[in-house]
Amino acid sequence: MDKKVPVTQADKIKEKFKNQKDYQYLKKEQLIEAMSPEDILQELKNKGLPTYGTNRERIDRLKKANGLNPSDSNPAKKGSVVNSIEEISKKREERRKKMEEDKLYKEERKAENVAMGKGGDVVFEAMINQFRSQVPLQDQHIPSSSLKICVCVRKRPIFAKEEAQGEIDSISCSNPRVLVHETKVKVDGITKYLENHTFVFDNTFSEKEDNATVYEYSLKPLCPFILGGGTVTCFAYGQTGSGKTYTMKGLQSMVVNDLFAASRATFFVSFFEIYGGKCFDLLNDRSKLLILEDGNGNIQIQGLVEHTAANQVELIQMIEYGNSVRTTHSTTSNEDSSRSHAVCQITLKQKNIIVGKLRLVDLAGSERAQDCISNNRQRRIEGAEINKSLLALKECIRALRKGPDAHVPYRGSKMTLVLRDSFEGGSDDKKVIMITCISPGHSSSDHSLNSLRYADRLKEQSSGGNQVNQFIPKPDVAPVKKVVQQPLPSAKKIPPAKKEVKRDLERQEKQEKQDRQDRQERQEKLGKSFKDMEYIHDKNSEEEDKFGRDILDFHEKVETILAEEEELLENHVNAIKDDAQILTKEGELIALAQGDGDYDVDSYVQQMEILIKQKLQVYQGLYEKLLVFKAHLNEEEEFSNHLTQNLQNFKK
Ligand SMILES: Nc1ncnc2c1ncn2[C@@H]1O[C@H](COP(=O)(O)OP(=O)(O)OP(=O)(O)O)[C@@H](O)[C@H]1O
Repeated sequence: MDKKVPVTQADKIKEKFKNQKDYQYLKKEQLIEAMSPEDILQELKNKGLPTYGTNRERIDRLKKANGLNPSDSNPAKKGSVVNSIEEISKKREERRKKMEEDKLYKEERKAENVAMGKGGDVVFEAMINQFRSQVPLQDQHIPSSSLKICVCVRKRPIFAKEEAQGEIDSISCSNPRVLVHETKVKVDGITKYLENHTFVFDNTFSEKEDNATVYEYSLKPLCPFILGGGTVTCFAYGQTGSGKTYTMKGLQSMVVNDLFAASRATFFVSFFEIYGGKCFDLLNDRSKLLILEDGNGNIQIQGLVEHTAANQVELIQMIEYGNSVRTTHSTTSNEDSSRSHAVCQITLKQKNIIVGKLRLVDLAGSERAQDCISNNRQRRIEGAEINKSLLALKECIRALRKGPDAHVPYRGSKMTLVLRDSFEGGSDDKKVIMITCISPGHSSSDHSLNSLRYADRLKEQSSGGNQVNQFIPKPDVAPVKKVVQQPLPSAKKIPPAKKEVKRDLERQEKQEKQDRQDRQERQEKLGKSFKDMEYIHDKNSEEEDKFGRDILDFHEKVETILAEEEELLENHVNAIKDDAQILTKEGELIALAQGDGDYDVDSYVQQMEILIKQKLQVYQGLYEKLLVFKAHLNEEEEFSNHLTQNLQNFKK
């Protein structure tokens, strides 16, 4: 039964006295119990008490004479307070013993770690090991063939270099579970503890399982589906350095061998990279590609070269070449590889008809999505693009799960736009595998949790509670100033000749009409992207508190900037071409003026005036577009500063 807890001050004092008294009685009793039979006899004589009976009877008599209850000698009947005092001292003793054992264990582990070149915190290590011993044993993996969307997790091994730097392996994998042991310290700054997060997926691969095992349960079971005309898209998602490329490279060669062995179709391969919202062909000198959408909504990657492969060796060589171009590119600036999505596309055709498709997508480092608060504009734009594409991808995959009638917000990013047919159409002929890669180090726990929460959202039944914790603060952003278009400081107007004025006006009208058309087309395209971005934003807001409207505005700004940048570049190239033509005419005019023949100064002046006016017109248009673009860049900068400020406030 529970002990009555004293409530008032008087109760507390009474309780204290009682405890003290009980303690004295206990001591006295222990003293009597410890006396020898001779001493008992002597003590009874001293007190003038009878000495007959057994030793037990004499002890009881002596106890009684000392105000003790003889029946108290039965420990089971002692008062609860006495019991608890005994209990406390017993526990104290046990604690002391355990502390000594722990200290010894820690010292031994530390020495062991030093000998092995490890620098991890032994207390956390011991806690994790203890927790790990309770994790249930691993279940059999399930083959992906039974699933429309297979969500897997792969943990890579911890490296000796990481351990030397003090990293601890804080991830436990036991298929289908994965646990993140987050290392924490209490507010007292001393007490260490673990916060354990458990996730369950379709398959979880531990650091001991190789590429062959991952292939066995992910892509291999889907080869018959591809050969039967289906489209399989396999994504590798995760933090930079978590093993996405390692996994993808392993799967690429194995799947190519199996497909070739089982099919007589012609194999085509293309390999491209999406970097900062732009597309580059990895099998064609990294040439820039254009993503186009025709009137029927079909997406085409203009300029992408599809190569045929006579056999698996050739195909693997081409894929390896694509990987190496990406890698070579990344070694000059390692940062870049993790900022691009790489799409390797293998199409099987018979008599020019597609009879199967496989896409292997090595996604950009998921943590790069947080770069929208970087000081560097290029990084910000890339970060926003990555954030946008990963959010869009999540919604597109979820739409695939919902069935053919679900809205697929593929226009939400360039990456989902080019992968449109991986999610759309009769969803029965589409399958998706998501392999989420995680690094084991404890300092990556935050990123690992974000990756696992993202993957969790793709499951049939999300375990809930765990949301994608991307940087999406709820900032209080001031309205961005409207763009004020600066007029071009124009040259002094030259009154043109009548005929020329008419021609100029016609040219101007034509140009304006073309501009209007282009602008309208761009607006329509942007409008569709914005609609999907809004849809993605709404879907995320339902689950993700921190996903604010502002991040959507930021994404829209970046989308506008990228579209305008393309347009400005195109206009710049056109202006140079026009200028070159005018320059040629100017050269001819000067040659005429300097020549020996008849020279009419009036005609020279008139021609020169026309040429200068044409030049001004060409550059006036370009300059105006440049000013608008500049203003939008400033807006983006201003907006980003607000986001950064709000993130800092959010963290405080
Ligand atoms: N399962 C694994 N077993 C052994 N080594 C691995 C494993 N996974 C990854 N690695 C090694 O870890 C390092 C990082 O892996 P990888 O380059 O594949 O990461 P990534 O996620 O693709 O990074 P990034 O986004 O920067 O391209 C590489 O040296 C790779 O060989």
